[in-house]
Amino acid sequence: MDTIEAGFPIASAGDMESVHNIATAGLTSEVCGLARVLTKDLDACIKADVGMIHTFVSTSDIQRIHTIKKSREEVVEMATNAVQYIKDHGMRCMFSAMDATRTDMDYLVEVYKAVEDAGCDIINVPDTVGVIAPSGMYRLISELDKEINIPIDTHCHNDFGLAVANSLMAIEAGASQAQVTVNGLGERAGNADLAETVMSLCSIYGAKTNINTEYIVETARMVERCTAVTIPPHMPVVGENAFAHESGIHTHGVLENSDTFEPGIMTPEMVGHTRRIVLGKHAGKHAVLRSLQSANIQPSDEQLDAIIDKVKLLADKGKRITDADLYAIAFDILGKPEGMPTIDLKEVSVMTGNVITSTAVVKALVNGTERITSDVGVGPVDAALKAVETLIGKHATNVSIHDFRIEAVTGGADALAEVIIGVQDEKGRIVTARAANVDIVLASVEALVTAINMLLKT
Ligand SMILES: CC(C)C(=O)C(=O)O
Repeated sequence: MDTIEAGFPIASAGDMESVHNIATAGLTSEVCGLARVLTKDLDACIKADVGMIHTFVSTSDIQRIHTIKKSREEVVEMATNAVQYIKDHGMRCMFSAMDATRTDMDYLVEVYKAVEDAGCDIINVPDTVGVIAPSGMYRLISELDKEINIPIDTHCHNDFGLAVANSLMAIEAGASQAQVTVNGLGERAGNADLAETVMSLCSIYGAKTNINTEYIVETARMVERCTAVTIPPHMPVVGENAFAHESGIHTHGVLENSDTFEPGIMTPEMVGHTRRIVLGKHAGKHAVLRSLQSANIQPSDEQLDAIIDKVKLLADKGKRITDADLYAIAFDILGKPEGMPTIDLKEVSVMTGNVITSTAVVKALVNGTERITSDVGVGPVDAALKAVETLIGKHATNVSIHDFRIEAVTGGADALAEVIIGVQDEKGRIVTARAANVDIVLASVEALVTAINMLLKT
């Protein structure tokens, strides 16, 4: 069954409110609240209007003795009382024996059998500190599956990077569901990642889930923005590099047939990602030529060799080659096209503070004519970027910011900020550009202007 565990209503007023909002939003998924086996926690879930309660108590000796300080018998009684309370309120119930994978097996079976007898609908088997090996998880779930008649769920932590593997093993052994989190977020090293688990199930196991996989990347990026926890570039499925190719051998193969150096059973389209050819020190002729051609730049063979030499020189300095870098190199060798640049930035000023709305004024020559525009935003960077968009008038409707990153290149209060911006036109063409400045706002505007100039001119 598809379930959203929306939060822990007893934890805070905010959690109570968000669980209640999700529970009453009319979603097709079952919405569940988390609760210890305490009446006040269960009542908070009831108040939040969820249809299901996931209640838990520690069963391993280490947690039982050192945290809740209860005997094994007391734990069984608390667990069964909680399950009965939930069922008496007409709700669905999931029960977790917390730290199940470090709990004595006979006692674990006793606890699960007791909650099953009390009317529990589903048991969860948490690997709370992420210590079980995949083969151990397979054995554990197989054993429990023989003893217990209600469905089994798992909750795997990633302390050894095994959360997804353990979830898949649990499912192979008979578990009917697995708990996952977007971007693998969770305590310590996190939990099993939704994207990795779902795509493994879908593409490797051929199993059906109800996840609309084409929204996986969009969802991951939304959670990244809301939590401010950056997705590592090399993260499977959703990372920026998940479908990026750099080495000459790989890019040549991928440009012929993407299955040569991609799984094939999982394409970028399936998860809402895009395939990218990255230019770096391993760049090959095919990749560089393809990138130039996509911008209507047609070098001769000798010019292409000269461009590649310069790309590798820059890459050897540890620089990421943006599209704007590549076009600048190409224009250096081929000569600049007529009429560049479209926007020639002259002045940027911003006003910001805690009691005023951030406002930016930008002055530039746009196709040779001086224009001054101003705009407001949620912060100085936002205001300045909007002012630049206003500056390019009708073109702005065709150009959107696709990617925006600020990185402090050097440490300290006078750190040099490097901004990389990607802009996209209505045909989906993306151009990235970089700028570095001690002033974050100026670096942002310079990178944006460079990217827009390249996009409009190529
Ligand atoms: C509540 C339980 C399932 C938990 O979060 C854990 O054991 O990690």
